[in-house]
Amino acid sequence: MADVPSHYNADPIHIAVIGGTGLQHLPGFSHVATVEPDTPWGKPSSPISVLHHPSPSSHKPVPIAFVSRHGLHHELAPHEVPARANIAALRYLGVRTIIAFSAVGSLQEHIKPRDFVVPDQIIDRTKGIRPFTFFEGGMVGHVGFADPFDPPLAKIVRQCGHSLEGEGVALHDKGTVVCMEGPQFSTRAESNLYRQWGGSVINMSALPEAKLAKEAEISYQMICMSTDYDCWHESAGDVTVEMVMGNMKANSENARRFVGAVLNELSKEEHGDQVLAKHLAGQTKFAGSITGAHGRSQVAKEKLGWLFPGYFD
Ligand SMILES: CSC[C@H]1O[C@H](OP(=O)(O)O)[C@H](O)[C@@H]1O
Ligand SMILES: Nc1ncnc2[nH]cnc12
Repeated sequence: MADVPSHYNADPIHIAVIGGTGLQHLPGFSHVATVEPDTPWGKPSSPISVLHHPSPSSHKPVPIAFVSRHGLHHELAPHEVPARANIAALRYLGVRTIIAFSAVGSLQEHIKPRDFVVPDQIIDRTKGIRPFTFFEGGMVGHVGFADPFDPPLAKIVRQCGHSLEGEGVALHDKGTVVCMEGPQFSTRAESNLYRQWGGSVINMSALPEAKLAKEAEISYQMICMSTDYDCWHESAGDVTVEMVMGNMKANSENARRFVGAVLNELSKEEHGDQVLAKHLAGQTKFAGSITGAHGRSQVAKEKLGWLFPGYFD
């Protein structure tokens, strides 16, 4: 890792990228710092790189936080990813918009390997073994999750994806991600069941990440890149790690161009309110105020007070 400062005090960082399989770094940006905030939920998956992105509308660069979901060397299995620490650390740095990247299996013939999908729904097939909420141990919170991704952010992401079409990028505007537990891939019966349920793509990473981003009032959108046809397809061959990594590697330039185009767009001043997720601010204060003041445990108050200063005083 580059020899850069371990603190970044210049400005709050509002935009982050969570890189997934095959996208462990984001080259092409100036790497100005590496930070690793210790949160009440532990340390994030990887040190967080602070990258400077040239602003299209001012002379000041826009800082971007980048975290590698499975660690710097893909050493964390999907169920070991410290999703609470990742989201808490990013919010603590000031992040209110996250672009999350994921390698997915396709559950539909028309979503071909190397195609991109900007999903709008999730089906939860995780098994409850991953910590999935900030609200527990003496403070209860119920946030809405009808739209697991942020629709206005999705609109921007789709426009950016379409602007690259014809240059090797094929984009599907909608889709349902089935998030399975793993780390083993699905059985053929499961894969066919998910197709009957209307699933478009499958991964092991959308949850609890999207739920925690929602609790943290962060505008969140996942960009999926299809790497295989899972195991339902009669002629494509069953998914293997080689298949996933091969397609990821072959198309990584397009994945980076897609993420880069989204960062270019989000860096424009006209998206200032969206990037700050002003439309989400304050939601969790109400969602998390159901536990009466006398019922709140000290530990929960301290942890949630760290994440949401002033919300639950
Ligand atoms: C290496 S195949 C399974 C692995 O790939 C996806 O990772 P990510 O979503 O972080 O790109 C999938 O969710 C699994 O974790
Ligand atoms: N077929 C598949 N199942 C789950 N996660 C995946 N990530 C990439 N391909 C996948």
